[in-house]
Amino acid sequence: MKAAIVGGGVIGGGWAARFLLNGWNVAVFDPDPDAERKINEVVANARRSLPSLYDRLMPTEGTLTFHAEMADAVSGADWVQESIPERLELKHNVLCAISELAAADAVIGSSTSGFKPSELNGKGARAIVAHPFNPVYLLPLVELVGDAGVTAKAADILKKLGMFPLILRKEIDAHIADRLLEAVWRESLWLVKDGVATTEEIDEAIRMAFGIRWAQMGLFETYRIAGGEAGMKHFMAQFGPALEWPWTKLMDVPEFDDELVGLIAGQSDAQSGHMTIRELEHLRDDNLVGMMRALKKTGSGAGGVISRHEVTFPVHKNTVLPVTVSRKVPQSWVDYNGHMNEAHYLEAAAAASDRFMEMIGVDADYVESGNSYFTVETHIRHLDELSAGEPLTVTTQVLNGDGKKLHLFHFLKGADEKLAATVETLLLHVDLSTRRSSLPEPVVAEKLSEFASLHANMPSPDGMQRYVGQIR
Ligand SMILES: NC(=O)C1=CN([C@@H]2O[C@H](COP(=O)(O)OP(=O)(O)OC[C@H]3O[C@@H](n4cnc5c(N)ncnc54)[C@H](O)[C@@H]3O)[C@@H](O)[C@H]2O)C=CC1
Ligand SMILES: C[N+](C)(C)CC(=O)CC(=O)[O-]
Repeated sequence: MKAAIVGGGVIGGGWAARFLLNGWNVAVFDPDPDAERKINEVVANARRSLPSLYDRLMPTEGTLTFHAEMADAVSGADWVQESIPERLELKHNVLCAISELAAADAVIGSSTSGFKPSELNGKGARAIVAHPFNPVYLLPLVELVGDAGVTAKAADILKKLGMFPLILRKEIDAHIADRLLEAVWRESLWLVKDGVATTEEIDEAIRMAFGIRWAQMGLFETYRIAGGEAGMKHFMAQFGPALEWPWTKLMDVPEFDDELVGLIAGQSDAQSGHMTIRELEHLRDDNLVGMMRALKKTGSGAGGVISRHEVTFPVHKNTVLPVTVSRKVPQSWVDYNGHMNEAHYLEAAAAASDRFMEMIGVDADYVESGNSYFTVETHIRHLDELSAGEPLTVTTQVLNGDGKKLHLFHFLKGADEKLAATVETLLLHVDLSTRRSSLPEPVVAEKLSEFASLHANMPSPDGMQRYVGQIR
């Protein structure tokens, strides 16, 4: 699949990275001579963060090319994304040109933050709004507005890129999310202008409270809980009247004069000027990955999108030893020594045991039926370092699958087949109602014995049954 990116600034670069890391070929057109450098920086950011959301290896990256002519970039593209500056006349010219150059069945998306499709297409273009959020390579939301057939097609494609398409019921200036953001932005400008709060105090008010809350439940579900056991009706009765009081100046826009711009920019420098934009981006991305991975555990919000996306990744071809983990080492696994921390060797091995259990039929239904395996002993040999972003593959050999026993040997390998660790582990089958060991159900025992007999002819792995401190 091919995507064409027309306009490769902050947002176009983010789109390029999102497509590229999901296996699409990406062709960029941007007349700025510095565009290639800027996009490569955004792609580098994406490479250090996006794969960390997943416990499986993402598809192989596509190729990234830069073109001096828009026609070359757009030719043969399945999706053309316009991300040029937010000026209607400029958008008209560029979207009309794209509409002439693009294949008839290509999706033409505009990243516009505020214009409606009827405005964008006023001069004969055929674009839909596909409004993303910064950083596009990490945040899933894309607001889709326009022709029902094209937005439905676009939504299917976006889901395959790990994004969350939200199709608007009707067009409106600034779609949904930017209307909400603008309300907060406008009120914040007033608070600074009137000397009520600094930029830093406003940011604290957001990130210490409702910013965290909104990421997992949004506005309405959060307020439902705030109504206590009586729920939303009680909440509305208690806080509805406050809307009549002059709490906010919502419709009143402060004049954007030099004084206000200087005040805000000065306070922002004082707040964050000690860090470069790249450092701030890295901090933002690491925090977003951490929060999104937490949401993944409960399937809430953006976390559910990641899990649904991950199951579509190509499965590693199994050789005699099944591949039980295939992923990249995330930034968050690296410690003060600049390599993967010892705890995560166990985490990777535990994930491998879980995957192997699934392979022999110990899946969610089996556990629900009251059976599982418990780990009773583990021995790890740390043999080599692993660094952030390095591919990590685990293969698993069955040493013994008789009766209640599941005796496994995991090989953890980094780039170029480097053996980074071996993990020998013994699990026992357990009846979850008695919490005591028990024999597995016949269907599991049978699948396990297939692996065990296949692996029985293999040599015992080097390091098997080693004890701590043994002379090599
Ligand atoms: N920055 C943000 O937070 C967000 C911006 N957007 C929207 O994305 C669009 C782009 O915004 P940014 O990336 O922030 O702007 P930007 O200023 O970072 O990038 C715009 C790029 O377009 C290029 N460009 C200008 N004229 C062009 C032309 N005729 N053909 C091809 N490229 C051209 C420029 O060289 C520049 O690299 C806007 O419509 C904006 O509303 C959407 C979501 C968030
Ligand atoms: C400020 N903005 C209107 C360009 C913001 C957006 O459109 C979305 C975002 O990423 O905040």
